[in-house]
Formats: sequence, structure tokens, C-alpha cells
Amino acid sequence: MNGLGNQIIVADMRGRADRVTPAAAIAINATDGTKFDQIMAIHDSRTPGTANYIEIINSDGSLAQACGNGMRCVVQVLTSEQGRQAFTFETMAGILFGEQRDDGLFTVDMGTPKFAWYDIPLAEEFADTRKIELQIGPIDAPVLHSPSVASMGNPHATFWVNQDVWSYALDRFGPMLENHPIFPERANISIAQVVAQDKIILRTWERGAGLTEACGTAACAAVVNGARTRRTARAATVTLPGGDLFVQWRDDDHVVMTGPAELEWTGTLDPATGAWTRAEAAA
Ligand SMILES: N[C@H](CCC[C@H](N)C(=O)O)C(=O)O
Repeated sequence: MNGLGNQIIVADMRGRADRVTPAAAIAINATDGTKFDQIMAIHDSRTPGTANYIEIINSDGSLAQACGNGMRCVVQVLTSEQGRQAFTFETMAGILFGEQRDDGLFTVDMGTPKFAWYDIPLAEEFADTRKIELQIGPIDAPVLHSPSVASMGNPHATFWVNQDVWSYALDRFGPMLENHPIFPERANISIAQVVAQDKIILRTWERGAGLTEACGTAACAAVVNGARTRRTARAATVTLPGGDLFVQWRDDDHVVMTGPAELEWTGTLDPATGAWTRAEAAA
């Protein structure tokens, strides 16, 4: 599947006691035709009132607490299986809600953002995470600097720029910043250009996955960071390389994201080894 081009594998692990292993994730990503960004593993519910526990695995085998585009793909799978309804999920980031809309798009409540340095987390105390001392490039003319940082359950740094987001070598700066010691759990790195109070252009280097066509939680982080630094309103269209997401930071502090989810093909997967087969397309 994909969520605005963010390559997602939804693995149905319901009724099973095993998990998709990091080795399986790495093996699947190593073969052409199944390169992906995240695996969304649907497990049996662990908490009353939730439909399923969702485990999120990046293509490098690391676990992620949240994945916005992936959650929309999970909702697409379950609504096509069970009919339209609102689903309640549990992830490492907490309880999330998702549903399909009349227009066929999917809305996911991604929960509330966290801004304290120890919640991002950062390796040292910062009183104001709207703008932290972090830069890259020549000391007297940094290419990227002073990001806003926030957690959407997973860590995000939003670097604000005035030029075209495509004019930055994010493939080079991304890994340096993802692995910077200021981020003890690494971080997702985004370049954001605010073009209007309700419009942000965004590119993201994802923790554990690299450059992706879209990053839902980064879009959420960009809007909350834009609003808390008075660059944007609390609701905005975020234009990513793969397309547009609509994000709203509600007055109840929940961040709600709306966008598409697309099924590409189905198959079977060995969760231990990553061996897979593709189901024959329906005749
Ligand atoms: N790479 C992210 C998880 C996936 C985020 C992204 N695919 C999204 O749609 O939110 C992390 O390790 O925090």
C-alpha cells in the first residue's frame, strides 16, 4: 500500500503470538519490488476498547511509535474488510482513532503533541523547543539551523526555510541530523517552507527509513510547530512530494490528519524471515 507514496506494508498478525522481526523487515526491504518505508503489523487488541494493537517497523528494522500515513492504510484495510466505522487503535504512542470519510479519504486522530525536551526526547535541557541550537553547514553561514522540535509520539525536527525545499541536499544533511547526539532516539528531519498561514511545503528524511514521498507525523509536527511559532494557523494543507495532507491541531490539543490510502497488491509474508509471495491479481 501507500499513503501519498509513503510505501507501507500492512501485515495481518491477528490471532498470532509472533511478531514481524527486524530481520524480516530488513530482508523484505532488501529485495526489489518490496522496498518499503514502514510495516504496520495489525495484532490482537491488548487494551479493552481498542480494536487492535499496531506495531510499526521502519525499513531499517527499528520500531516507531507512530506513523500517520500507515495508520490511514490500516483503516483502509479494516474498512474494506469490516465496513465503514471508526476504529480505535493502540500503538506505542498511545490510543489513536481512524475512520474513512464519505469522500473516500481517511482521517486519523494522531493524539496530542509533546513539546518538553525530555518528551521529544533531547539529550540536554532546552527551555524552549520552538527553536533549539542545532545547525548544519558552515558555522558562519549554516545551511539549516534553529529547528522547532516536537513529538507526535515519535521525534520530529522542523527546519524552517525560505527557499524551495528541493534546493537543499536533504539526502546528505538528513542522516547527519537523524543521528545527531542531541537526539538520543534519533529523529525525523523535515525542511518546511511556509507559503501561507494555511499552507506548508514539506520534505522529510525519516528516522529509520530515509527520504520518503510523504511523512504523516512530520506533517502533523510541521503544523503544530508552525502554529506555536506563529508562522501558521492551527490548520493547514501540507504539500509533500507525494501530495497533500490536511492537518488540524484542534482546540482539545488533538492533531487530526486527513489524506488518501491506496492498496497496490496483496500477498503472503513470513514474519520471521521476510520471505513473501505475491497473490495473483484477481482475474
Ligand atoms: N520513520 C518514523 C515512523 C514513520 C513516520 C511516517 N512514515 C509517518 O507517516 O508518520 C519514525 O521512526 O519515527
